[in-house]
Amino acid sequence: MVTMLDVSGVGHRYGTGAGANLAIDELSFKVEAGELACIVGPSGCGKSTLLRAISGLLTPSSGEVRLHGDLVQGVPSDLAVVFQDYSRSLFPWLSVRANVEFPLRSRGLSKAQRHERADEVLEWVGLSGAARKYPWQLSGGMQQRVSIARALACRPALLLMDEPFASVDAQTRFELEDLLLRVRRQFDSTVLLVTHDIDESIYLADRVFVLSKSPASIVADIPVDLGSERDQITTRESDTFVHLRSEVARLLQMRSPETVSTADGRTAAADRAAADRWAEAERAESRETARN
Ligand SMILES: Nc1ncnc2c1ncn2[C@@H]1O[C@H](COP(=O)(O)OP(=O)(O)OP(=O)(O)O)[C@@H](O)[C@H]1O
Repeated sequence: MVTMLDVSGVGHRYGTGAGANLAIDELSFKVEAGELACIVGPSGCGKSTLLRAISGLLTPSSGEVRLHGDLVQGVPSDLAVVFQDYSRSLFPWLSVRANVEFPLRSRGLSKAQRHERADEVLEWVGLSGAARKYPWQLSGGMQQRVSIARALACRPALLLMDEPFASVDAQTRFELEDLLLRVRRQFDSTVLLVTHDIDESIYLADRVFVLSKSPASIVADIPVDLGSERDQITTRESDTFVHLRSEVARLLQMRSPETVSTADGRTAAADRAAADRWAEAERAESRETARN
């Protein structure tokens, strides 16, 4: 197997001195070529910080990121990102075709080659008939298909996806998940996708990385043994899927007792200590009662 993405000891601290905020801590993981890996983690745990470090938009305070062995220093030309907010990532004044062809201009492809690439990916995402339309004439799900087509047109070494299906309705979400599974096979893509949705992570992934709460670290690297042919109904009903869903949910709920705050500001550890003291007092009282 060939390692496509190697994240090694990556940590990032925003600010300095007393006000510094450690967002991610010593994160290490690898994504092999052709793999689809998902990252799930609690809200605010540092997922965006990690994606910014991987895409070269941010230099991490420690550690390094390598893409096909090359140190990431600045945004790699063979990396593509699909964001949640499709309405802000597509150019409204360009047609669907022009949006898809846009990043190919800086990659030195001729007009004919750009046209051919756009035709191919638009067909794969089921939008051949919409090439002349503008993004604002399309539904949200169709706009996100354009974003995926644009990313794939560049034949990226790594496709990063940041909550790509979070802004569409449930039915469209299922359709886009299946579309992603089809196109990643067609293009043999390496994909790293961040999601809040446990079921989505298992349905899509070959591996799921579970992150701890902030500062994010990897708490589990879970292989997903569901085969390559997946179906929204039978796969989600399978014993393997149900078992993996429970496992990921349990890992996400795990908390460090010293740091988790309760609603009234105390910590879980303080609660547990109070409960222990109360239980000990109960036992002492019952011993005393038994003695008398
Ligand atoms: N530019 C910044 N300056 C200072 N602190 C930041 C900055 N960006 C993020 N943080 C802090 O880093 C931590 C992680 O934030 P980040 O946005 O990476 O998390 P996230 O998991 O992507 O969040 P969400 O689930 O809400 O999208 C948070 O405590 C956040 O306040």
